[in-house]
Amino acid sequence: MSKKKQQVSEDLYGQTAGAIGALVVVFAILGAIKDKLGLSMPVTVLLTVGVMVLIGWGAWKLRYRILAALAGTAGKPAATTTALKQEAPAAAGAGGDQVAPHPELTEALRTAGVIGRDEIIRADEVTVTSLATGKRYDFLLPKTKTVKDVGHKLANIAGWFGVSRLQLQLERSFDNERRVLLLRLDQAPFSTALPLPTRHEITTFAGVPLGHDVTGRLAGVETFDKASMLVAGMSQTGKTTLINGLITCLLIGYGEFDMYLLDGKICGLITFEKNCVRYEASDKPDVFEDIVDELTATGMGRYRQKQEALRNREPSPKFKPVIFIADEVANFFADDGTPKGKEKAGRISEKARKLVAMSLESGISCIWLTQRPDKDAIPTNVRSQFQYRLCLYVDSEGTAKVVLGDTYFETVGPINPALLNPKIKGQGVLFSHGESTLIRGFDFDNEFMWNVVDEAHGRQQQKLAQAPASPLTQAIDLMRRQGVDFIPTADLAPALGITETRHGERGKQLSKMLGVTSSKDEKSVVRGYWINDLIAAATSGP
Ligand SMILES: Nc1ncnc2c1ncn2[C@@H]1O[C@H](COP(=O)(O)OP(=O)(O)OP(=O)(O)O)[C@@H](O)[C@H]1O
Repeated sequence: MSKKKQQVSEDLYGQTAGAIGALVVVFAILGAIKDKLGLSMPVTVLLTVGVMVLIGWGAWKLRYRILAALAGTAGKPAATTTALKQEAPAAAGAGGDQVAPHPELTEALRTAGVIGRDEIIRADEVTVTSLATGKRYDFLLPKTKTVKDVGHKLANIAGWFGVSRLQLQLERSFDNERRVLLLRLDQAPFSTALPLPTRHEITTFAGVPLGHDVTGRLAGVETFDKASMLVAGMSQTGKTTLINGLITCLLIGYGEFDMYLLDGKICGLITFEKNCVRYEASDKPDVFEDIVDELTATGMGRYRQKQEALRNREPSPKFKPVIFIADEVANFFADDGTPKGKEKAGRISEKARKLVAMSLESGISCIWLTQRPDKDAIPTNVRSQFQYRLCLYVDSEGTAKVVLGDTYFETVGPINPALLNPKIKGQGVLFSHGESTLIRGFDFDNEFMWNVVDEAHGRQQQKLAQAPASPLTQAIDLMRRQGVDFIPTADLAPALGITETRHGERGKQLSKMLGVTSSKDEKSVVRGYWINDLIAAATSGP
């Protein structure tokens, strides 16, 4: 017998026994009523049955109400329990105790649609710091949300606070996706001038400072080792000034490096000519191509040295950083519309791509500027190689994407450079390692920069004076005596005792002796050596 059938028959026995018992009791009660009231037996039976039916109906009604009430609770249990459960984390602490919402942030994020109406920002998970320029909020979102949800609604949050989007800055924390660091400025960014950094502040900055952030702190990049940077913005937005500031900071605090400057605007970077291994003021693609060729040859040489060290199981060689700064690079990728011009532009763009890609391992970094950040001005395959992007004011979101990347506006806390106030020169969005920072470049006065330039030059001369005698120092002395900046291989080789007369072989022997790759002269006709290349080589190393 199944368990269910067994249960039914047991119920039947129980109910039959109960009914017999009840009948006996009923007849006993009827007898008592009949004796008490002196009524006839049929009337007593009818009266008793009527009373019993009424009592039964009352009991049934009571039972029905109780069940209905219970059923009412049971009919909506899911919703009620869920509501309680949803509220529980927001309203109750870990130990079940009630926690207060942070009124300002809860309301702001609810209105902006970041968190739900039934969610809160817990007051005990908020730290608000007052700054000279505004307030910094450090808080945790409810478990259902991440910092990305805040990033997508920054304009709405700014609206709730009654400030512009640029007055809000979002930083992400890498330890918790729910942690939000939100900066709210009292005024539009950089509406008051900030004091220029001191030498001490520049040298103690952890990296290379590029400008101030909106709170007045120095901001920049960690290093240019294994990284290149693209700087873009419409004309007269402050790119050249910012780069002058950057070079000044590099000369103060970056240690030794070889600088190549291609001044596409002819006089934008001239201040630093003295500190360069090679300085060119030209907007000609040929000059750009020549520098790219020279640096690619250096890079290839460095790759070979690395390869050799690995092959011999020796430590990887340390290279002196090379920084190639070129202003207005769009000129160098332009073609004149002819098939030949197009072919040349394609060749230059491929060489440029290769050089920037090479910076990862060869210690050669490129910092390139353009005032024409449109799609075709700098080929995509070149643009995509830059790890750091800095976009000053541009006139559309589309242009900003060309500079910062197609997916830039999907990153955490993007800042639209088209919203920057173009009247406040030198401000731009620095995008590095997935993070955006609004900065304003330094506008150092000439006197300060000239001092820095002279000091750096003096240090290099001192180092050269102390360099042990070598074919390099001999070559430099010779060139100085002759008063030339460039010496052809054919003249230098015999002066250093090379008797070989075959061109190729003589060039190889000389290059090996000097440890420097030869270059072409100004007219790109004769191979030989530039004095600055030789000085850079003689003063490199510890
Ligand atoms: N941080 C700054 N603070 C104050 N003024 C600045 C700042 N940066 C740039 N300027 C001023 O803005 C003007 C334009 O600067 P700059 O020449 O650097 O712009 P640019 O973007 O390189 O221009 P273009 O592309 O047209 O050559 C200059 O008068 C410069 O003094």
